[in-house]
Amino acid sequence: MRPLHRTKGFVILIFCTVLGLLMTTYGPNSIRFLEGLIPMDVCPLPYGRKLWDGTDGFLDLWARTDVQTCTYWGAPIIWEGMFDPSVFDQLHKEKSTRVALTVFAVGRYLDAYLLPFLMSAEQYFMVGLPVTYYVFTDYPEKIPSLKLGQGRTLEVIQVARENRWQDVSMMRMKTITDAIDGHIHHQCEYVFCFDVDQIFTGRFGSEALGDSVALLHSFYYHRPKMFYTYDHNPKSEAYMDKGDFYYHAAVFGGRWQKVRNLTEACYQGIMKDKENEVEALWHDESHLNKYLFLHKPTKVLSPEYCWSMFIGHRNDIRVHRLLWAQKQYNALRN
Ligand SMILES: CC(=O)N[C@H]1[C@@H](OP(=O)(O)OP(=O)(O)OC[C@H]2O[C@@H](n3ccc(=O)[nH]c3=O)[C@H](O)[C@@H]2O)O[C@H](CO)[C@H](O)[C@@H]1O
Ligand SMILES: [Mn+2]
Repeated sequence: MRPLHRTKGFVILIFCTVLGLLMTTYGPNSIRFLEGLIPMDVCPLPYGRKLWDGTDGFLDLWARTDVQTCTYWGAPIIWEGMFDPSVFDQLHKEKSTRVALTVFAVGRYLDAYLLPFLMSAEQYFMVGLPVTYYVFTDYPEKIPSLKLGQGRTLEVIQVARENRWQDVSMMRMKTITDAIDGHIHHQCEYVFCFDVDQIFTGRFGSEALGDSVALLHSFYYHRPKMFYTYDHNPKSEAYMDKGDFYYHAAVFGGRWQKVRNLTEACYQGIMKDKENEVEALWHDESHLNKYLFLHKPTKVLSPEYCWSMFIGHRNDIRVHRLLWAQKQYNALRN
């Protein structure tokens, strides 16, 4: 019998050759198409089993058999078809759940992205629940005025403008920690933290609430783990040689206590890296991935919750809830 590692090597060789040929003929789209054919792992719970947690007990993990609906540690992965929106909304209304949303619009990102982000959040984000937007900016006077729905408020908090865009992105971890300590913990049970360069296009509702919530990065959910872009520099605090998923830093959330633990730990890691004169490959996202490997999220959102149209059509993405906006790095970044 052929040894297993030789068979595996042979399969990888064939796979790489086919990829190479397709790449040279059709370009990167062919990779994304092929990647979509790689099956995800399978939820290891016995068929028909429900989750024990109160509200998540209403999820139907078996409504979707084409994708992974729970992690090996028993956290649900939320996909369209697994939940009845009205059940979750009702449960959270009964509990008087309040949600904070944090978003940063610093420098040129304000004019480019903030208004469509907020207007679309009004239409789709946690509709029916009290929501407080915390908008962090270096230019409070420029925050557009917006008529908000009932029970929804907006607070503007001034932040210093960092010189490098990498620092704007990374220092969010510190600012969010401070905002939770100063404001959010009095006002909300849950907090969700968003990049501003995106737009809501479908329900992003109470089914997404959980103790510690992470998002599967749309580019990686079918990709073999060996291609995940974790930080591979042992000198960085974000270093990891293996992980569970590749999570996207554009959306994370949970109960404020859990989010505070995450943002504080990521900030400490970032500062330690600065002392050691290293920077993680994908900045705050690398530290977030490290933290979420060590402290497993209790709920995972499918890439429906932050999709990139750049990837093209995928059968398993049945709804677009939040879409990446057009990137304009050259025009917007420092
Ligand atoms: C696909 C991709 O490339 N993803 C990486 C990239 O995300 P992104 O390219 O999505 O990062 P980004 O440019 O959106 O920056 C993150 C967020 O910081 C805020 N912001 C940033 C800069 C600025 O001048 N003003 C401002 O307000 C804003 O809310 C923005 O959405 O970079 C991030 C931060 O390093 C992470 O590493 C991501 O993995
Ligand atoms: Mn972004």
